[in-house]
Amino acid sequence: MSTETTFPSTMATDAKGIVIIGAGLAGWHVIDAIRAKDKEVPITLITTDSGDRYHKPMLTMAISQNKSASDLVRATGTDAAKAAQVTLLANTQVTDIDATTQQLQLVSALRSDPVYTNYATISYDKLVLAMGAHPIFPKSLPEDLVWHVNHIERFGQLQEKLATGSQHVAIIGAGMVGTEIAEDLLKAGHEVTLIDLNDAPLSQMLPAKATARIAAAVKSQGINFLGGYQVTDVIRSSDDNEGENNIGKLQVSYEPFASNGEDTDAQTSEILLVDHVIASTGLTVDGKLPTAAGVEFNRRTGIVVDAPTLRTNTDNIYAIGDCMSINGVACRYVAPLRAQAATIADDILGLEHSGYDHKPPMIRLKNKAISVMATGVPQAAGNWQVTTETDEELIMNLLDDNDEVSATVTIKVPANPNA
Ligand SMILES: Cc1cc2nc3c(=O)[nH]c(=O)nc-3n(C[C@H](O)[C@H](O)[C@H](O)COP(=O)(O)OP(=O)(O)OC[C@H]3O[C@@H](n4cnc5c(N)ncnc54)[C@H](O)[C@@H]3O)c2cc1C
Repeated sequence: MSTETTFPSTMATDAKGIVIIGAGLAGWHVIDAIRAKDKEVPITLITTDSGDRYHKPMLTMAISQNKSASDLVRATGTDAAKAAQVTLLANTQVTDIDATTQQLQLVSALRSDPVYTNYATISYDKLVLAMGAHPIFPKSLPEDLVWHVNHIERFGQLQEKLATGSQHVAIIGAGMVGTEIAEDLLKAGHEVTLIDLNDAPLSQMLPAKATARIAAAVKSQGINFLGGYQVTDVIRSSDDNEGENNIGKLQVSYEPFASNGEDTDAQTSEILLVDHVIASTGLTVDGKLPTAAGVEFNRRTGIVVDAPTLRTNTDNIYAIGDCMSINGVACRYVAPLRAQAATIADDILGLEHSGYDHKPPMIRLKNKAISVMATGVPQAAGNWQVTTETDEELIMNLLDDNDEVSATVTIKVPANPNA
């Protein structure tokens, strides 16, 4: 067993055994599950990052707790690999999968690496795709000016900038991550503007009656929520018309969003000057690797797997975590990972198992200003019925065509929102 922390300098490695692409929660869960049953089988973990183990949901809670990226690391990639007896190829990117020869092509993920342009190959007996999903940056949000909070390294750079004192941050997209990070930054003493196309946060998931309560709670906390607006442009302000103090700030242009797709009146466009912009505008899965391997892939939801085995349609290739979709739905939550990983481990090791039984996890917003909990598969549109409605609590059920409950949302105003 060897633990390498950089791209392999030899042109070919012939590790074989089980190869896992991706060292997020999904990849590490698979390693834990395999090692719980088999201490010997060779495992190679390939990842574009350092492989450090951390709990990603903490990224929307850490800034107010004054935690840096390194505080969040539970074990470095090297230490975790040693403990699990895994060969770690960190800072290494898989660029191609040949499913016929069962070989992967690798390059260094570090541009400064002298072997950056070299390729290496590695063979696998069983391959697990745990490559996650990456943030979507609409054209109006240039990647070089805009942050995301989908990875600890990028989060660490943002956290360092924000640690220098109170700043104004615009967050684009009020889904779960955007709404959570907004509260976290507010609690850390920053001025926060949260902008969304819809009138209220979480509008793609919950009915208007429920989201109106979330919008009210967010605003009453002091977050400047701009609902019903689209950001059309973000540029670095260099023009001293903006005033000397504002040079270097980011200029966010936004205008009312016409959900019917009609052009909005340019006169109504407004500008916000902020120190940072965070994009929280959704995730997408890169189809290049699965497509190269002949793995069935859905551009909207990710890699398609067979529900009880988590096998893809290509021999000896499995998928787990944010990159995979099950029963036609992407499932980008932590809770199901342990059971998914256990099934993959048993299937790979040839052990008897009853198969993965997918149950949508409970969804819980981590905000303190309002408690939002959903079960089932909530979606904005549909036949939502109120079962409880008081000032403190709202409970609604989503009924399917047979009047069966397919989702429930419970919203409560906590007694002490600042606890
Ligand atoms: C801010 C935030 C808060 C969240 N909060 C919650 C929560 O409260 N509850 C909850 O259930 N879920 C939450 N989630 C979702 C949850 O964290 C994710 O579902 C989970 O972490 C996904 O893990 P993953 O391993 O599938 O993907 P990732 O963590 O994205 O890992 C993918 C890995 O693949 C590697 N990789 C990608 N492509 C390649 C390649 N070509 N070659 C080599 N390596 C590659 C990457 O370097 C990375 O190591 C949150 C997510 C975010 C972003």
